[in-house]
This record gives sequence, C-alpha cells and structure tokens, in this order.
Amino acid sequence: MKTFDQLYAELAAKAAERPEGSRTVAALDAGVHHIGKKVVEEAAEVWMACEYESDAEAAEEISQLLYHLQVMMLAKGLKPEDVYRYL
Ligand SMILES: N=c1c2ncn([C@@H]3O[C@H](COP(=O)(O)OP(=O)(O)OP(=O)(O)O)[C@@H](O)[C@H]3O)c2ncn1[C@@H]1O[C@H](COP(=O)(O)O)[C@@H](O)[C@H]1O
Repeated sequence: MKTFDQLYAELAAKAAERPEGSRTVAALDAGVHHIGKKVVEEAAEVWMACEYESDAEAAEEISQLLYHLQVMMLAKGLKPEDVYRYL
C-alpha cells in the first residue's frame, strides 16, 4: 500500500537513478506524446470499469491512471505541490 506522495517520491527516484528494466524510465524516455496517450487510454479504462465492471476493477484502473498522471508530472517537471495548489 502506498500513498500518492510516496509513489511520486519512488518514481522521482527512478527517474534520477534510471534502474534497468524500469517502465517509468522507458515511458519518460518515450516522451510527453507517448505518456499523453497512456493517460487518455487509462482514463477511458477508468470510465469503462466504473460503468461496467466491479468496484475493485474500477479502483485498479484509477490507480493506473494516477500512475500515468504522475509519470506525466515527472516528464513536465511538475511536483505534487504544483498540482495541489489548484485543489
Ligand atoms: N503503480 C504502477 C503502475 N500502474 C500502472 N502501471 C503501468 O501501466 C500499465 C497498465 O496499463 P495496461 O493495463 O494498459 O497494461 P499494458 O497494456 O500491459 O501496458 P502497456 O504495455 O500498454 O504499457 C502497466 O503495464 C504498467 O506499465 C504502473 N507501472 C508501475 N507502477 C509502480 O511504479 C513503481 C516503479 O515502477 P518501474 O518504473 O516499472 O520500476 C513501482 O512501484 C510500480 O508498482
């Protein structure tokens, strides 16, 4: 179990240390266009899961959307505080 801030810290460390096999590093290397497509894909999967699947499946899709949003934040150099200020 991890929080939004804990996942962000983990992903930021991956981006800095670039460990072999990290899908986060691969996504960052692929760039904003690639990450944007994943964000849209996961958002659609959230919608479909919430409308037609179980609560557990919906929660899993939401976690994947949050992950890809965090990868986009890293690609853009945005920190959680940059987003929280608008909440
Ligand atoms: N929480 C996540 C996470 N959620 C979603 N994903 C990615 O989102 C994908 C899910 O999307 P899909 O269901 O479309 O699966 P897929 O079709 O196989 O994905 P693609 O091949 O299209 O990328 C997964 O395959 C992962 O690539 C995640 N990848 C990593 N994490 C966490 O991020 C951390 C760092 O991971 P690495 O950078 O891989 O070390 C670890 O704690 C991981 O648990």
